[in-house]
Amino acid sequence: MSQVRDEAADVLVHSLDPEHPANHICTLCAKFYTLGWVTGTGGGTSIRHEDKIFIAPSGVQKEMLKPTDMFVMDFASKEYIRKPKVLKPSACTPLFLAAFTRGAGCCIHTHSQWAVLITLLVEREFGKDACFEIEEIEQIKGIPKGRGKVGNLGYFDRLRIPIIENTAHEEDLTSSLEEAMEKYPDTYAVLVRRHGIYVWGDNVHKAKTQCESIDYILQLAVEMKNLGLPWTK
Ligand SMILES: CSCCC(=O)C(=O)COP(=O)(O)O
Ligand SMILES: [Zn+2]
Repeated sequence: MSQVRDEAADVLVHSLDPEHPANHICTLCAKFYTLGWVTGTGGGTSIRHEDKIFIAPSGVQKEMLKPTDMFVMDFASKEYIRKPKVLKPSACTPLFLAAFTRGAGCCIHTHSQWAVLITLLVEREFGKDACFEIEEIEQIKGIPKGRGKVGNLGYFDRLRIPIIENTAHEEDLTSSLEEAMEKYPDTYAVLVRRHGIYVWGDNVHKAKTQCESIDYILQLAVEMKNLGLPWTK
């Protein structure tokens, strides 16, 4: 009986469409690996498609994922409707759910070294309570103004990304991530000190391009600091 249920659940991850979430997570994570975002099993990506959440397993090489590795959760009940045997769902799941609860269609978690370095630079320069702030950089125009607002930030707008403290276990970041989301309702990203960053977007395309824009800005900001150049006027 349970085997019949397992086979029925497999339909949820079998598709020839490259943009089906089970396929898309695999190709995205393989790309993100080449950027140093999800190496050594760290980081990951989750997609909400209609009433379902697609989640990769925990502790596996994210660049080697297969569609049949995916967990599928019913968003309303938060119950798993597909659970691959032996594997555990990503420890990032409650953090991804926090983004989906706020309307995101995709959430990306990276261990980018630029994100980690920025959290250390901000702490050294401005203290533990400060967020990362930067302005007058063209790529800021790749980030939306905020949830429910029309359009993206402009060249003269200031991009602010809150920073939360790391915890021993990924799932224990959830309450501080949610607090940061409440305190900065316009943000589409939260940095995690000495760990990485969570970036989300209304859909997969927006989450990916926003994450690319932010990583570009974080790398640039580290290089600016090395050259003694200020992030804000
Ligand atoms: C070396 S990775 C440590 C765990 C972590 O920070 C992470 O993002 C991976 O989570 P997952 O459970 O998806 O493997
Ligand atoms: Zn992580």
